[in-house]
Amino acid sequence: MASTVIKGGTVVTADLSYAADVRVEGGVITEIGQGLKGDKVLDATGCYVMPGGIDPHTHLEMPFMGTYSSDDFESGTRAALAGGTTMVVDFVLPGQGQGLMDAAQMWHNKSGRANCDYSYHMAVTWWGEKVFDGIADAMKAGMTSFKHFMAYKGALMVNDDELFASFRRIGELGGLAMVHAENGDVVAELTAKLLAEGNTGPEAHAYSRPPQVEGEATNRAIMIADMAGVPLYVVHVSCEDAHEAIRRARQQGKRVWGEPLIQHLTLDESEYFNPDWDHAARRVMSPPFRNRKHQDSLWAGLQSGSLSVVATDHCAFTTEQKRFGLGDFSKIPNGTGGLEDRMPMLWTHGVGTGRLTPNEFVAVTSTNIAKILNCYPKKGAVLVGADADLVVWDPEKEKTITAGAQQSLIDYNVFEGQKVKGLPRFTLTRGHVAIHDGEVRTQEGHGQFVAREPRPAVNRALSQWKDLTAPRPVVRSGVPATGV
Ligand SMILES: NC(=O)NCCC(=O)O
Ligand SMILES: [Zn+2]
Ligand SMILES: [Zn+2]
Repeated sequence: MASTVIKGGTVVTADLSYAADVRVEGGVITEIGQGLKGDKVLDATGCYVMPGGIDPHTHLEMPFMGTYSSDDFESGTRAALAGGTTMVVDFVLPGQGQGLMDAAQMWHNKSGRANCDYSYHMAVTWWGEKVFDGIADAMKAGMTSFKHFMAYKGALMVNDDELFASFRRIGELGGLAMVHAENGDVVAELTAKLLAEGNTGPEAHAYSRPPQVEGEATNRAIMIADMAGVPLYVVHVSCEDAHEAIRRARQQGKRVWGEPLIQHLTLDESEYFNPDWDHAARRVMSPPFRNRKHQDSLWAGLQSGSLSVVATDHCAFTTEQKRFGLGDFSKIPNGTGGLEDRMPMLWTHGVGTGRLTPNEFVAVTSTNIAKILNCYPKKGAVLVGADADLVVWDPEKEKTITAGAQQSLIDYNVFEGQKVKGLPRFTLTRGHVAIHDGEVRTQEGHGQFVAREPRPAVNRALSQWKDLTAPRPVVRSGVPATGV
């Protein structure tokens, strides 16, 4: 079997940095050490050899707001690899009344073109016996994390009773509950009021989703998860109000994780005040970009460990699609891109400023989520036996981000003009060198589905504690223990 040796670099993992060569054979890492030899050599001099990034939040070819997101599994995973990301986790979205496994089959039909490995979260978009049963089927089929939308009223949103029922079921089966935390009822009221008052531009999207709607929903989801005895992952945490709820929950010993996006860390609400309608609409996403105070809170969360993962929520719409909302901001398809830019932007603004160490960078872009989603150390690790999903990271390599040079199929980039320092020299997906010193050598269909096992340890610990602290009747003398 032909071998490749990554030579002369510094291996950087979530907890260690050390000089070593890495040998790859048959798609996995077979040796780490000094002076290794192989059939092919990749020169990593001056570079860091890190686990490839894992983006746990993408929407590729997703049906949403009357259209489909424009990057599919081919272009999306090509963009991912170009930026050093070697695995994406997409969301299966069942329609109203649709079974979970039917929806999963629709996603499998699309994902065969992927250039890198991928996994799925399942969304719970309605509630009934079919979904109750479907959760067990999804778990058996390797989808062990379940997202609930607390926003998008009248479309994807589920109510508290549905949330509680679903959370209990997921907890029982060893799954992970996830939430898009915004109070959808309040957003709907604010949206109607703003439109009635003539606030129709993209800036009103931000007015309709203030930090309070996110803080309230995050607190609510945390409390419901606690009562249901299920671990909780909060996606796209954008503000201090939500971060504060997660921080407090973690301090109290609750199993809660928070995921900020690279967009919220590096772009702010001033984008919505741009006089160019297209510029502002292209940046419409939920939750919206916030101010500097909230950004500082997110960075502090990554530094202190109260926030665990940086994702993109890559959901890319063209300018033409965004224009569905001319005259009514509530019709602008929600979503922005970022798959190619997450790693370079986080390195530049995190490691390049001293806010993150290289090891912390690896933790929040790869290892933490691999552990949370129970695919570590197959993914997220530089260890013998792990998949050779690796990025050889050149901290000196620079570029200016521009839509003209990106892999994504859309016609703009929300990071347009940003200078980044720190880029992949090579990106390997299960041993295949997909990015070779700026040259794209992706193989359509190379990507494989990563089935994940339930996470028994955390869920067992939670249910053990629940049993121990469950309500029990007080036994009183002279009063019958059973009801009449
Ligand atoms: N975030 C966003 O605006 N669009 C994608 C769907 C979602 O995650 O809410
Ligand atoms: Zn969301
Ligand atoms: Zn999303």
